[in-house]
Amino acid sequence: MKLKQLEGLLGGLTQFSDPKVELEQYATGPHIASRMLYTAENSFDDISGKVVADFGCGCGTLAVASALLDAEHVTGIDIDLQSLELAQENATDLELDIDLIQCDIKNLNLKGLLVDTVVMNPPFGTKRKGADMEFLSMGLKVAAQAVYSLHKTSTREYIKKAALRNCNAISAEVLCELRYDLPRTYRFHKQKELDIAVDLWRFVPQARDERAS
Ligand SMILES: C[S@@+](CC[C@H](N)C(=O)[O-])C[C@H]1O[C@@H](n2cnc3c(N)ncnc32)[C@H](O)[C@@H]1O
Repeated sequence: MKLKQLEGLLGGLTQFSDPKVELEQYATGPHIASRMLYTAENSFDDISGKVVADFGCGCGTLAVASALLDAEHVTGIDIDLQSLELAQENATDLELDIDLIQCDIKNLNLKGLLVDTVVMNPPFGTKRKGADMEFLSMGLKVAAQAVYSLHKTSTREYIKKAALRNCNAISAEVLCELRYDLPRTYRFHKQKELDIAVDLWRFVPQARDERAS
């Protein structure tokens, strides 16, 4: 599938109608989501034929994009039931089959969870400090092959050190810097749109048999 076609299909998805500020529910826009998944597939072969999990799937944008790029199996995980219902609607509208699990990411049961690639746009940790690292650390425990994640560019050095030192990543690479157009979803955003610089990261986890149990 061509990049523009992927972006067009993601542009038709329904987004959060009543986002929950405490869960940092900002939809991943079609521009960023399409580039993220297209790069994972075309530069690294990490999507087609792979088992993919979308952490904090929200409306399901990254999960849907993975299914459109022929992932073998896709699971979306979110703590919020309404988001999962929305993700299900979006997948059904495109006749895609994805599994959805309601779970707090920090309580994810690792036993029997065999995933090649984790994709995510985690909470940036603005509302609950450390939420971004909780997602990243769990992603690196679950994925066999790679973790793709978006983090604020302002946190680049911190993310790199934490991924390599505390989360056992064997590599942490910024693939590109993107602009995240955050619509004025919440009342505390005074500007009409907030344009935030975010990094698209690719992390490589330790081999499964070398991880501490
Ligand atoms: C920035 S949004 C991701 C948006 C999503 N990629 C999309 O396009 O709709 C972060 C998501 O993480 C979810 N979330 C926040 N805290 C969570 C937690 N502890 N466990 C699981 N999901 C969580 C939120 O409900 C929200 O859907």
